[in-house]
Amino acid sequence: MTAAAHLDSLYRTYDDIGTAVTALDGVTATFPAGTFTAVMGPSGSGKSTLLQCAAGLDRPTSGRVFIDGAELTATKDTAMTKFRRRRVGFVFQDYNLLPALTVEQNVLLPLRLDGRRADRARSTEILTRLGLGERLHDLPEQLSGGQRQRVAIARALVTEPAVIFADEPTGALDLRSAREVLTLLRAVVHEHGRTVVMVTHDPVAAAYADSVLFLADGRLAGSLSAPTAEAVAERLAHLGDRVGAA
Ligand SMILES: Nc1ncnc2c1ncn2[C@@H]1O[C@H](COP(=O)(O)OP(=O)(O)OP(=O)(O)O)[C@@H](O)[C@H]1O
Repeated sequence: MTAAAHLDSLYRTYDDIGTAVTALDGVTATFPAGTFTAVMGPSGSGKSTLLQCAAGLDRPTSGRVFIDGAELTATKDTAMTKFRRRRVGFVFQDYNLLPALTVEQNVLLPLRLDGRRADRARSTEILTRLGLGERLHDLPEQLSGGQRQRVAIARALVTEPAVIFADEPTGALDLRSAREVLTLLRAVVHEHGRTVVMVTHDPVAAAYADSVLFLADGRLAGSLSAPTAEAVAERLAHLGDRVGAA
């Protein structure tokens, strides 16, 4: 079976301030279709860089990214944007909704940007499924944080992407809203067959995933299947020891 996303030897260095920083140091990973993976690691371990490179929002210095079997990194910049719009969804910590657009218009935006028909029946169906069927014509400022993040998830789902990348999607939410959003992401995977890769700092959030990938100093530092919050926290503590000792 084709992986939803495959990362092959990703390196990303930043040298824009004179001293080179290696954010990713040879990461190879596969995200099978229909799975929910959390990515964890100490601050500065490369989690956001990994997600940005995998999603085509940033280019790795070397290495290749495959989405649904097609090589994202082989495309030029304009083609990469198009590729990303069609095959990748992204959910940000701060929602990134356009404040002047209604809930429905925000969700339809990826289709419009891609020159596709604004399928209102489809966006209504997704928003209803996500509990926002009554809020189609509201502006983002009329919604709670949890509701805004659900709109962002609806927007990520509307193009039926091969994979949805989420960077700290519950980082700005209270506990109850965070739980709702995590339950929703899990349902998106287990009931609707999508693939989600989520960066989080929170072991409780990571425990909603099927497995956890750990990063330390830009490298893979193990994984955990069927994670519990306790097991994740314990593993993270040991990663901290190792990084601290290095
Ligand atoms: N634009 C940039 N220019 C220079 N260095 C950068 C840039 N972006 C990230 N870095 C560096 O790359 C490394 C990895 O950063 P990244 O943001 O991917 O880590 P992270 O694990 O997501 O951290 P956090 O948990 O704090 O968000 C860090 O050392 C960071 O300082």
